[in-house]
Amino acid sequence: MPISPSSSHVHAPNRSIPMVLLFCRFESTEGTAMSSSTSACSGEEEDCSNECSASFTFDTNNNNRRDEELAEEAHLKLSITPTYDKFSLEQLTRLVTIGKGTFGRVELARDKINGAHYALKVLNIKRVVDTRQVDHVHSEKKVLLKLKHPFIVRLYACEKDNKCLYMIMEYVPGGEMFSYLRASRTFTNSMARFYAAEIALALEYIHSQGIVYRDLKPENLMLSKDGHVKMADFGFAKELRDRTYTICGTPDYLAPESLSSKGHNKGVDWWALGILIYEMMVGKPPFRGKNTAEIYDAILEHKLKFPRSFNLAAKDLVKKLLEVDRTQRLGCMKNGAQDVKEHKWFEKVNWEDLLALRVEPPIIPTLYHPGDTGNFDEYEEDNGMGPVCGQRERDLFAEW
Ligand SMILES: Nc1ncnc2c1ncn2[C@@H]1O[C@H](COP(=O)(O)OP(=O)(O)OP(=O)(O)O)[C@@H](O)[C@H]1O
Repeated sequence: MPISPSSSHVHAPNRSIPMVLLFCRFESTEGTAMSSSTSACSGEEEDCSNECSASFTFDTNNNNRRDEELAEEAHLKLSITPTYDKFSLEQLTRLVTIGKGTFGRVELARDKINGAHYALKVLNIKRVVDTRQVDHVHSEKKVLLKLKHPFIVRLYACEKDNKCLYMIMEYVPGGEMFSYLRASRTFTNSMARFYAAEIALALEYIHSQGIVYRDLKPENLMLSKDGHVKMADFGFAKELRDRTYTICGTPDYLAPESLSSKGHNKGVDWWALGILIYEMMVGKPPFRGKNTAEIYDAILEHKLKFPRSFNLAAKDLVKKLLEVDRTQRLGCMKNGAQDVKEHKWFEKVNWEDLLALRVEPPIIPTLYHPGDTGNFDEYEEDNGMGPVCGQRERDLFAEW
């Protein structure tokens, strides 16, 4: 019986396995069956003659239809397009908390007039200022308002009152990919390839907009109602001018140049994709340690070990993404993302179909109605919305 994932949210830097893995939408990938709510095959490996329904069709003809048009069309297919030019908090009924971050919470909200659901991110101004997140919050807003892509969560509008900042976002009802990954321990080769491919398209787009994401990890990847990837949490994203020097992200996913103060740019996202592919296929990131310092050491020592069962093409790609020299790292060279997309592991991916949402995802989240929150943990409600802030703090968000 498919049970919804209970996603224990894990915050950087202490990534750990969620304590409650109550559900099993699909069982272990090692030769066991998937539930009816998924369409992935069982125990699939590269040479599996019965490729699962989430596999890709091979396409040598690069159709010249513009990616941006496709992305916009696909985006409209996935999202509830708001019917208003301007949102106001009054038109929303706040229903239930579906997520907690370090600085605030995310609630499910419903439009009082048309019944559409939204995710409302609520950030207490005083807490944001006290934790020195003012720049990150401004940056998240700026970046998300700019990005429109089927695999990136959409921000519709921002509001504020005396205590809080509000971000009215598209509601992504499938929950975090992290929960699905921890529940099944590993993803099959074709599942990992599907998610990696959608993320590669999102990264290509983000970079084309002059932005670096800097926080790629399973906790920040959500699944849409149809099971497509939605990248969320752009708190660390940054518009690039040249190199940027602040250290952001979760230790396991940090690139060596982030640790050695050499500056870092979009190469850190391709590095993180390498870590993510490894984690999806092995169930753990490649560079491990008991604490942050040990993880940093492991990254700098760069001892990369693969289990024997690791698909060979995937291994080759991961090695090329986890190239220490970022001038040689796949994705960072002259051809940019194209080099990643042309890698052998992605040979069967039809990129145009993928972007147009014509490839069936391997996991279809169980949802009984549009405002179903069954794929999220339950949280205690906090109607007080945190401490009051002073005028000085409010002024920092005068433009919000
Ligand atoms: N658009 C959304 N739709 C559904 N759930 C969401 C959405 N955005 C965020 N969430 C849920 O709320 C949680 C917290 O959101 P988010 O990560 O954006 O907050 P944060 O304060 O930036 O967190 P962090 O401390 O990880 O940086 C997410 O992990 C996710 O489970």
